[in-house]
Amino acid sequence: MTAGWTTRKPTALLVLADGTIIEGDGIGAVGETTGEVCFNTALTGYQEILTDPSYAKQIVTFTFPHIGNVGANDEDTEDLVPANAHGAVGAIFRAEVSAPSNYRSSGHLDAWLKKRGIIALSGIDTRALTAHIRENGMPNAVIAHNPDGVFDIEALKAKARAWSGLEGLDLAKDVATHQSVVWDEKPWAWNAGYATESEPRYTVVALDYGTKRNILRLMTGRGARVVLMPPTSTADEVMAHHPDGIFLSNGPGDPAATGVYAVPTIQKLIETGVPMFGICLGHQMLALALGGKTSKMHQGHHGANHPVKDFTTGKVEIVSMNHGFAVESGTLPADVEETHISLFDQSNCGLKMKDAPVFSVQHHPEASPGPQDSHYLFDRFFELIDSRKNTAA
Ligand SMILES: NC(=O)CC[C@H](N)C(=O)O
Repeated sequence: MTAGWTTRKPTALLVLADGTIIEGDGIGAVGETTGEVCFNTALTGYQEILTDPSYAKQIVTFTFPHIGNVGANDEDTEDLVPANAHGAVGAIFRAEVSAPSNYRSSGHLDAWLKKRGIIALSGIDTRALTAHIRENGMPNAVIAHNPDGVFDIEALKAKARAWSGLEGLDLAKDVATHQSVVWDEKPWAWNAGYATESEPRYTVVALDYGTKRNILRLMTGRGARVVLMPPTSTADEVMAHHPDGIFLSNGPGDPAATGVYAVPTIQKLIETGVPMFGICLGHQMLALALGGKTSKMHQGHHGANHPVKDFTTGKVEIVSMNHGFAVESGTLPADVEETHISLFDQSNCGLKMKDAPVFSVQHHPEASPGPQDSHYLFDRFFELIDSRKNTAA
């Protein structure tokens, strides 16, 4: 593969486990780290992408060439505790990051990347890198930034080769809350489009595997008091909050590894009859809890322009995606219905139990970034909650 565009001495390198070396101009944090490289096709929302905790131990190469030109702000972060800087460990850009130009900007992307500890390279032929990933899958890699331009290439190659990769990794425990907390942040006005209830009418327990902030906002905006709980919480601990609904969040790593402790809890919670909704990692773990299987994808789905079909309505929605593992639909048991598929590769994107108020989707209905076509899934969750409440009343 060709190296980067830069004619200057490289100050940053991306070293793939297969020995490919890609040179660029370093920006953001100085140092080196390992991760899996994936490409993201979103045109906007780079801060939301890089702060999505589901990207832990991943390096994102953006196919959109101009990243950083609207600067950075303190609002467009998707992790709950920015000080802990959960999210992508590295970022790769085609063009040099220009001076910020946007009324919301409070600084240059470079400073923000430094603050978050994200190592980045610009001046990269991101088309070639994306083509490489499409052909060969998402590689393990080291990303290294040294303003002096001094690198021990053999050591970096060895480090990239030695990294285990994402398969078998439980990262949820690293990025999720360690304590139960009530999350009462309301939706942004521009993102609501929905009544923002002042008095909560429901209690939703959100099992946190690395949740995105906008998911919680879209639930508080529909009248929920959201109790965020650690990923290792037991079913009894969840039920002690008398939830009207249970939410399983998105998150990083391999669902099968996270599922070791989460799946038995989810199985017990299904039996309570409380409506349950899962997103992304939550969807994958629900599938595992129901007896299905997950597997690693070749290049994954990362972007804000993926077509997904909802079989329950026949409608196609354009969605936000970020996953590298997928549910194998053929492994779902007979009491589970496949509700959504990706129109890119027909992979599973949703399921529901035929006889229980339990459903989940692989894509990101909260967007952030991305289109809001799938916001209706939050309405479906609260409709299930209402109908159970009305039956009980
Ligand atoms: N966004 C997510 O929840 C990602 C789920 C899982 N870590 C995957 O890569 O498939």
